[in-house]
Amino acid sequence: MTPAVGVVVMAYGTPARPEDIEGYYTHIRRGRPPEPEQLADLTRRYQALGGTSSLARRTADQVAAIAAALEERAPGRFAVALGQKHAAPFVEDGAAALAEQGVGDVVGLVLAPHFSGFSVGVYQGRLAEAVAGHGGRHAGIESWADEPAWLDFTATAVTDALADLPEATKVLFTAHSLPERVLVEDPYPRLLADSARAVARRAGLAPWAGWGLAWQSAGRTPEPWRGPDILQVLRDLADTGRADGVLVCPQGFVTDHLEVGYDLDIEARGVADEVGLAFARTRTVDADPAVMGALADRVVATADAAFGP
Ligand SMILES: CC1=C(CCC(=O)O)c2cc3nc(cc4[nH]c(cc5[nH]c(cc1n2)c(C)c5CCC(=O)O)c(CCC(=O)O)c4C)C(CCC(=O)O)=C3C
Ligand SMILES: [Fe+2]
Repeated sequence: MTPAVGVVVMAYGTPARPEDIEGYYTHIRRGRPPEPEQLADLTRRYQALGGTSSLARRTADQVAAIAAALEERAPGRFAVALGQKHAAPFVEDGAAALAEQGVGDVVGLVLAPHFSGFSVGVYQGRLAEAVAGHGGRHAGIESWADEPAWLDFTATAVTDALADLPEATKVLFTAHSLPERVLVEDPYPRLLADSARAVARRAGLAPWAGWGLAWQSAGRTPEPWRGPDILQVLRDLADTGRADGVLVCPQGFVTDHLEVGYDLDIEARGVADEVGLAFARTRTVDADPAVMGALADRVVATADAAFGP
């Protein structure tokens, strides 16, 4: 029997091999190849992680966990496909794979908790267009950053990491920066502040003295990106003399990849070492069963509401 509902689980994508970095970077830049220095810099960052990122494997594990959770909840009802933003299989490939199986109704789920028109909105827009092209119906999950299972996971990750850090440690919740231009009337900053506050409350952190917000991985372009940048926040924090350590919680990301493994574990840790702050960052969700199960529940609820139970 044909499954009634398709699910495209969407993620950023990463180059499969070092030779693929240039094509990947060109895709991110909407078809404009990077300057040689830009390509060299990105290649160097991937090399620091061993040549490529573990994102592809980690994404595959997450997709498998969500598919298994859906199968458990509703045997045979859902067909699950992966669709990536900047690497094959692309979002459009995921939609095509479901259409080939004869599945018309499609739920879109992005493996990033907080909605921005510039990130999640782009994934869902591409999926909606592809599904419509196959004559199907699309229902997108916009933001799941209020998901209790995810807030609990993150709070526990914070509490666990704090156990090994000095008493006077500040928790900094980070997410990928975006250009100021795209954040006019965008819910992304508010959603990030809301989830940070909810996690801080669950973890029992002191308001503001014990935690704060910062941005990371801003693009190297002339236009202004949202700040303050984590590297500057670390320097400023050290200057106050009121903290002995810092715990970075990359709440905007669900797994370890370049922006976590390089921008935080190498770059931010390097600055913390330089200014004399103890440093750690929280573990990411990866295929945590409780969180993947909660995402499966969201998919079921979205499918029921949009297409009928
Ligand atoms: C909001 C957001 C997320 C989180 C939400 C989501 O997950 O969708 C995210 C995640 C990721 N970004 C990633 C990689 C890159 N992003 C780049 C560039 C850019 N990211 C942007 C935004 C975001 N990015 C933006 C506005 C740009 C500027 C170019 C443009 O206007 O689009 C560049 C170019 C070079 C550089 O700037 O470093 C790379 C290599 C990887 C994969 C890492 C790996 O391979 O392990 C992941 C998970
Ligand atoms: Fe990115």
